[in-house]
Amino acid sequence: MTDQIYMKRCIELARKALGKTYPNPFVGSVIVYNDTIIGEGFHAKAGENHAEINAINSVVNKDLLKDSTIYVSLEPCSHFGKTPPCANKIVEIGFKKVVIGTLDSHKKVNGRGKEIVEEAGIEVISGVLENECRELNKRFFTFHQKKRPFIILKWAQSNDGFLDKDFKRTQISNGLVKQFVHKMRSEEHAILVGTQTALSDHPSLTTREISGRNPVRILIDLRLKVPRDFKIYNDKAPTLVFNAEKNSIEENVKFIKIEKENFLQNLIQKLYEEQIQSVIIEGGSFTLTQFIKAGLWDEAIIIKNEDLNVGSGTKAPEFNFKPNRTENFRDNIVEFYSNK
Ligand SMILES: NC(=O)C1=CN([C@@H]2O[C@H](COP(=O)(O)OP(=O)(O)OC[C@H]3O[C@@H](n4cnc5c(N)ncnc54)[C@H](OP(=O)(O)O)[C@@H]3O)[C@@H](O)[C@H]2O)C=CC1
Ligand SMILES: Nc1c(N[C@@H]2O[C@H](COP(=O)(O)O)[C@@H](O)[C@H]2O)[nH]c(=O)[nH]c1=O
Ligand SMILES: [Zn+2]
Repeated sequence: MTDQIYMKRCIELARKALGKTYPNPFVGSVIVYNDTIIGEGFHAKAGENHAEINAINSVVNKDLLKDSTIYVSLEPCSHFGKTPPCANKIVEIGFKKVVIGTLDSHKKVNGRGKEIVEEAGIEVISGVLENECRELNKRFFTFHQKKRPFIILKWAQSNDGFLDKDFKRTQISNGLVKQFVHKMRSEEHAILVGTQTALSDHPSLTTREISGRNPVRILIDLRLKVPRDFKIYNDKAPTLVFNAEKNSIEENVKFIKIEKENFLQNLIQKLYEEQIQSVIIEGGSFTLTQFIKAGLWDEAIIIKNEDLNVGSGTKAPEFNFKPNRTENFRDNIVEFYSNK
């Protein structure tokens, strides 16, 4: 029971870096001596210290470490990445016990971190709040196990089932939902739109309603129809453009050539190569429908404005699933789906 309380704190700490560590996972760690937390840390950014190291560094009296338990939401790493292995550091210090939330399915770790610690004679408990720890890193696990990003479909529709009025940019959802959507943008690695959305909406796809990082923008534009002075190309974030004409890097924009045949499979493969851990599919209807038909999605978020009837425009995608839960954002209803 107490193990669970400390693991909960690890998860809370890890969540402070939501969206900021890609392509690395979110990890939190606490160090407990005599039923008291004496150190805490989380992984804040790829290339910087891992959670365990930050927790160790935060302890004032280092003499207590060898008689302490270290809790970590993800198995300590066993490989030399941008930083040395945390499992070795744990052994070097000689902690009394190590409590792990979930093992790391990254092919370079995969149980090896736990083994290193056990072989040194340190007691290890793993699988504490395992489901919660796996949910925390659903993007990371999907990326490594399925070799593709975690895919979130998202759109807003009117009461009569349209994405816009008369095929022009239309604000369907309310201001509160807009904040929620921008928070999502700040937490996910990337956001993708089709050619027609880029042309008719002139979107920026940035985070502006809250403070947070901008996602990587992804545009499907096979024949490069979207003018270079459109906001999707501005310097606020990197942009990847999947097209049939060229491979090139032009400042913050990377053009990636893609075959039209088996388009979706090629796209997914290239997103994996670009190490994109998660992507919000923003629309439009044509693009969303491709993903729905292929069953290529992990979560979906549909925003409904029941007070708005537009009469004509782009029809919302057909989507015959049951939401896990719904939430009211003032006069809008937000439905949350999971493809499990
Ligand atoms: N309410 C909401 O939440 C949202 C509303 N919208 C609205 O939706 C409208 C646009 O939707 P829609 O017309 O469906 O267009 P899309 O934005 O989905 O763009 C469709 C075009 O993208 C290219 N494309 C996308 N996927 C593929 C693929 N798998 N293979 C080849 N080409 C692909 C094609 O361009 P081409 O044929 O030129 O090669 C295709 O015609 C806009 O008016 C916008 O306002 C958009 C997003 C969200
Ligand atoms: N109209 C509509 C959405 N539209 C989506 O947001 C994009 C605009 O992003 P930006 O230019 O950054 O504000 C637009 O191109 C489309 O993908 N989203 C919603 O949550 N609710 C809405 O009512
Ligand atoms: Zn590590």
